[in-house]
Amino acid sequence: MAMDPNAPADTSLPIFFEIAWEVANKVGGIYTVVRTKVPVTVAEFGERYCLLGPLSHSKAAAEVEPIDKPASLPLAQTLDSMRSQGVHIVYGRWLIEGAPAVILFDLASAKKWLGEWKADIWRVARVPTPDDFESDEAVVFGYLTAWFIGEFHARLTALRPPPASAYWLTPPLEVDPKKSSADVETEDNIVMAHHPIYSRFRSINYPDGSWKPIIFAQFHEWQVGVGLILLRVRNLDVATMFTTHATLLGRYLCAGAVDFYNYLPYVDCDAEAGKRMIYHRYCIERGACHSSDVFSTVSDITGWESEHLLKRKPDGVVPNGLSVKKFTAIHEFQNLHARAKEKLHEFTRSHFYGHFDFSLDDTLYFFTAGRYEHRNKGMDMYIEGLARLNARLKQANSKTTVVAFIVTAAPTHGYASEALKGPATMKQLRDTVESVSKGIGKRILETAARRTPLNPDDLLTSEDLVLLKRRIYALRRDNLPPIVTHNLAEDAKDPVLSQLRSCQLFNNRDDRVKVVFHPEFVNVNSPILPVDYDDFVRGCHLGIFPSYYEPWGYTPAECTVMGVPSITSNLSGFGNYIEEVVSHPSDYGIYIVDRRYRSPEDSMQQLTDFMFNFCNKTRRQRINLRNRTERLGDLLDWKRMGVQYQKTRWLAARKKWPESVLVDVTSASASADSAIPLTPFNEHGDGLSVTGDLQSVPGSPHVRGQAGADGFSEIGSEYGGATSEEDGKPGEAEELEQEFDDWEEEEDDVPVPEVLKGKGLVKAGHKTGLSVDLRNETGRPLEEDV
Ligand SMILES: O=c1ccn([C@@H]2O[C@H](COP(=O)(O)OP(=O)(O)O[C@H]3O[C@H](CO)[C@@H](O)[C@H](O)[C@H]3O)[C@@H](O)[C@H]2O)c(=O)[nH]1
Repeated sequence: MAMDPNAPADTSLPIFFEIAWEVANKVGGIYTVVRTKVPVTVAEFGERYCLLGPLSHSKAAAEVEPIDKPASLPLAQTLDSMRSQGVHIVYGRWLIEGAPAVILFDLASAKKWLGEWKADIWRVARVPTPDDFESDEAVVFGYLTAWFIGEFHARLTALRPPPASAYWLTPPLEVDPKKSSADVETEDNIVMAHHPIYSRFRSINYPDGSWKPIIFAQFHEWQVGVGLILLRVRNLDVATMFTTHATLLGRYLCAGAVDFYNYLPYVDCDAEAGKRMIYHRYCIERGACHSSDVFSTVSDITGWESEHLLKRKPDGVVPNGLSVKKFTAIHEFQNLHARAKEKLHEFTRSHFYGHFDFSLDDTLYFFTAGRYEHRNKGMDMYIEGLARLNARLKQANSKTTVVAFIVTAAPTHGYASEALKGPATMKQLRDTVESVSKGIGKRILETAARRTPLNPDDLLTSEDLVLLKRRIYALRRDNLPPIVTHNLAEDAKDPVLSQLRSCQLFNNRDDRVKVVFHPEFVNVNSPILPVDYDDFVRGCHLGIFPSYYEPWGYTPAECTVMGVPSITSNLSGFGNYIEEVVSHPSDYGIYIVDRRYRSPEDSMQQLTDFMFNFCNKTRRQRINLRNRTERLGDLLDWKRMGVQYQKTRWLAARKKWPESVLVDVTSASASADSAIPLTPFNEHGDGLSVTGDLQSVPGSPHVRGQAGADGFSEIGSEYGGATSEEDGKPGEAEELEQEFDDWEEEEDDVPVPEVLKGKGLVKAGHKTGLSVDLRNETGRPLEEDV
């Protein structure tokens, strides 16, 4: 891109607005999608990219650097115009990798129009909006979004011809003017393996001097759907994409005791939404889905669900990627694991004080984490599995101790005082030991300097001994180490706590599985568990996510890129993806519980076997496994996955402005790097179909019943009550050698998966045919075809 602001703009270049509730506003997985996708999107669009979201004052203050004046005139005029009407807007740079522009609307400042807008959305789209805080916010945000995009579009097209700077939604960073932004990105090594074909369009100009900009608007999830509906009813010339990351009804039906996958084809959507008091939200979701030029979901399984619940077959699947960090030093991630694990050891010493009679060398850390959906996220299965594992480890007289975390976000009244005592007691002990050690050091130095023989008995003074004894007495406790770290707002009704109680997972001395329920996302400022989420995951040995409802499931994917083995289920988009592309996922540390074709009891047994077998692995085997897990990280890199988002844009342009699409890619081929073996977008702009074999995705005849929390609890009490001989003695310490001394020497007999070699790309027998064949059959770069 030319960096001269007054040069005429290249109007064949597209502008891209991405709209999501979680822009600079972390709530759950969509934040991870938009945030981690930024580098590849910036690599593609440069300054022509901007994200829109609602303003969260506290979060934006930490994540966004405000910019006074936009470089783009139409953008500046639009913001001024909206501000002049009293709308408070933060425009700035999101301080993450890629540093894109964000526009955050303060919804409170526009609430004055709520009544008017609610009436309007009923009039133009028949969307009812009863009193509901969430949908009210969605309406306000939607109207602001449509206002902004509409006005920007009008002001931009009024410029004839537009200068280059009109396209600069993000003010260009200071760069060498002789270099193009593409060069700079190359230098920074953030260019994705996308093929430029999906970013290339033809300018649309008319003889009278008027022209059309190519503007894309990508909307994520129902909360931002009103804006999309409005763009459609106002007939705005913007190509729109709607991506659902979970359907409203899907979440609600699964969270209740509905046999979702067998029931799905027969759901009476309006009635079910009405019963759950979400009919109005459902209307927004369905309206946005049908108003978009291109509709996509994050996995085949959610595509199948959308077809039944939203009544539109997605045009394709946009699986979630991650920003994969490559370490220059081989096995660096293993060092990070060792360091992060030390922080978890620190927690264990203090949390289990008074009962800390197990060896940290023989301690394994398991965890589950995510949105608090007990059944959907498979927390019910996890807890039941822990109870069974506990019984099996006791029976086997195992010296392994498992510390199992449950990390989620539930309403609380702060930290539990019992949980705060641990760190305080350990701090006192540490301070005392440090001061006694200093004294001992001083005495050794003095004695040695005098050249008198050292008598070990003289090193500890009687005062030291008294002080130490006091600290050791303080470590006594009459109660058990707490199973929950916070005071839950609804302690008696809390589903996780109730299940832990019914499974009798109480952190008894003889329990080989200890549990820690942390009902707040982990953060480095916590007085109890001061680690950030990445470090927490890295420090653990196994992530466990046997979800019942999971459109994608970032948590096991994040484990994979960090080289941490995990358990997922074949009812999750991620689990299906891995099953589809990797021949033996368990060889690579991804264990997939079969919740589709097995009975709940069989799935439960399978999960317990996975955990028990993992506990029986030697340290060496675990190191090997982590190496193999980390190798799969490339499969999840946005540099591969981002291609699917490019396809959505290309397809949307083809539908919206067929005259702008520069090339026909049907017969084209592209670099092997860009191929990803997932459900593709149909290359025809019409009659779009998901070409994946959706019939085989959770087919109703195959899903045998459902795994209800109640069933698990019953079985839990049977196992939870079992006792066996105490095995609390610290196991024989393994060699004290540092783990990272080992791993370079390890020989690994498991090959690099074909899919990562850039050759086979898809597992043998892979059923999803790519209708847009991105594989490089001829070896000829696509540009030559163009
Ligand atoms: O202490 C914690 C615990 C979790 N997380 C993050 O929370 C996110 C949770 O992700 P996920 O479980 O995938 O999110 P949901 O909010 O349930 O998101 C929906 O949207 C996601 C994105 O498409 C899909 O992966 C999910 O299946 C779908 O349910 C992950 O990125 C975690 O890193 C933290 O940052 N800190």
